[in-house]
Amino acid sequence: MRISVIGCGYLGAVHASAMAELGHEVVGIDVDERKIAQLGQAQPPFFEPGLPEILASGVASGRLRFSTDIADAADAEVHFLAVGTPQQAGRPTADLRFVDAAFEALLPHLADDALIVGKSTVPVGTAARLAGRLAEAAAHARLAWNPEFLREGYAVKDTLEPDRFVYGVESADAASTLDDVYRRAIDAGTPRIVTDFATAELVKVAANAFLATKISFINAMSEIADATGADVTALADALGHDARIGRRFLNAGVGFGGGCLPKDIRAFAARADELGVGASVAFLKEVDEINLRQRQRVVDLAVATLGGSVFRKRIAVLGVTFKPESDDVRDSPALDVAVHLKGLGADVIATDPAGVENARGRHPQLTYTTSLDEALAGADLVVLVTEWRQYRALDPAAVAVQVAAPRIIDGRNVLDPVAWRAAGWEYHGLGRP
Ligand SMILES: NC(=O)C1=CN([C@@H]2O[C@H](COP(=O)(O)OP(=O)(O)OC[C@H]3O[C@@H](n4cnc5c(N)ncnc54)[C@H](O)[C@@H]3O)[C@@H](O)[C@H]2O)C=CC1
Ligand SMILES: O=C(O)[C@H]1O[C@H](OP(=O)(O)OP(=O)(O)OC[C@H]2O[C@@H](n3ccc(=O)[nH]c3=O)[C@H](O)[C@@H]2O)[C@H](O)[C@@H](O)[C@@H]1O
Repeated sequence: MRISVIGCGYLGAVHASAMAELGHEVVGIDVDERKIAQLGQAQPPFFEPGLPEILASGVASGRLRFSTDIADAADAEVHFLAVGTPQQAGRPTADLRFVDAAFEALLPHLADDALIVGKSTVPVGTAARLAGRLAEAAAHARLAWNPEFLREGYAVKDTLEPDRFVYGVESADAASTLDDVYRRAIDAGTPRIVTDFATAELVKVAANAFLATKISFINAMSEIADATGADVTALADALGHDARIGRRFLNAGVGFGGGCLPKDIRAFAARADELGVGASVAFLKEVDEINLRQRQRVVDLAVATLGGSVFRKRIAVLGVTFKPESDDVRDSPALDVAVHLKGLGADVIATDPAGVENARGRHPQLTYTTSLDEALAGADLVVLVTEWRQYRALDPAAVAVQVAAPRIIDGRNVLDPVAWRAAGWEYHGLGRP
């Protein structure tokens, strides 16, 4: 099929490449000229495992091309909208400017029977509003909302082999067009839920709200564990054995960040307020507060570990991205902690295998290195805040001879306290005795 993907960021670049991998003829459109130039040369503009390979094979096959001109999308049968829906500055609500602009720009170029498919995460009611506009401007075209559930770091696999598809549609033929797009996974038996616009939009924000709530729940338990001498990791293991609860997303630590979970729960709560049902999801504000408290807890722990002040103390911050296997530093708890410590006068040196360049773009006042050894050298305190594989695998005896003082805060509860203490370290986790 002929497909366009409008917006080629973390979601759209992967979606476009994956659609070409499935054999479709794809054009990726973005207003960012630099991104389009890179993608056109098969260079991913961000770090995502597996993307370089499918991008390169798509471009080489001629099935995948990129353009800044929306007119190049004109002959597509299906147009995916994958532009950003960030949080509005100073407000909890979603900024729909990019969705509206991309939608309006596309209207004059729609072929007969074209299907526009929203992928961006939007407040409930957006699809119905856009469908109204479509009926006025291009009555022959159709709209569907098909939210995306991929995780960064696993984006290619999640796109090609998702857990489920959700189609918000107004007609059976829109669902059957989407089945044709995703034929390989549909034939392999991937479950699909065909529903209305509002339900499809809500599934997406409800899923992220549930995941965020699960993380904040375990972080709240870690605060209780700290007050009682209990161990939150053993607690999570024990809870996780109950299949109704499950062990995944029960890792206590510095909390959730990224370009989605934080802004999505805020936008969801704000939209519920607008609809007059704010009380139903008021708990999401608490989920957000618990989450932000974790960052402060790590900073407070650093201050306490260094005897009441971090001023002029050398602190090695391991990790700046919001999670491993990503270079994304949007709303990163790790970077927040580094910035806060620097603000308290610490001599912070931050390192990360993939995120240093993006972090420097946002917070140039911090000192960065891509060398883990350089970060550790002479440190008065090590703070692990993103659980990259190479940090989890650190040898406490070897690191002890690099630092000035063997003190570590494990902000992700991924190290073995027994082994670190046995090697002479003062070890602190969150909610671990
Ligand atoms: N990043 C992720 O893992 C996931 C993101 N989402 C949702 O997908 C949407 C996109 O997110 P990301 O890809 O992370 O954002 P992003 O910021 O990485 O990418 C958005 C892209 O849209 C482009 N853009 C903006 N206005 C445009 C226009 N008028 N025409 C064409 N391109 C335009 C921007 O230049 C940018 O490249 C958001 O709604 C997000 O919540 C959903 C699931 C996963
Ligand atoms: O809407 C989105 O954009 C996406 O948001 C999340 O995906 P992602 O942000 O890539 O990352 P996650 O793996 O969900 O992690 C989010 C944050 O939670 C943190 N986390 C995760 C799990 C856990 O147990 N504890 C914890 O603190 C991670 O460190 C990270 O900061 C969802 O998992 C995806 O399904 C969704 O599509």
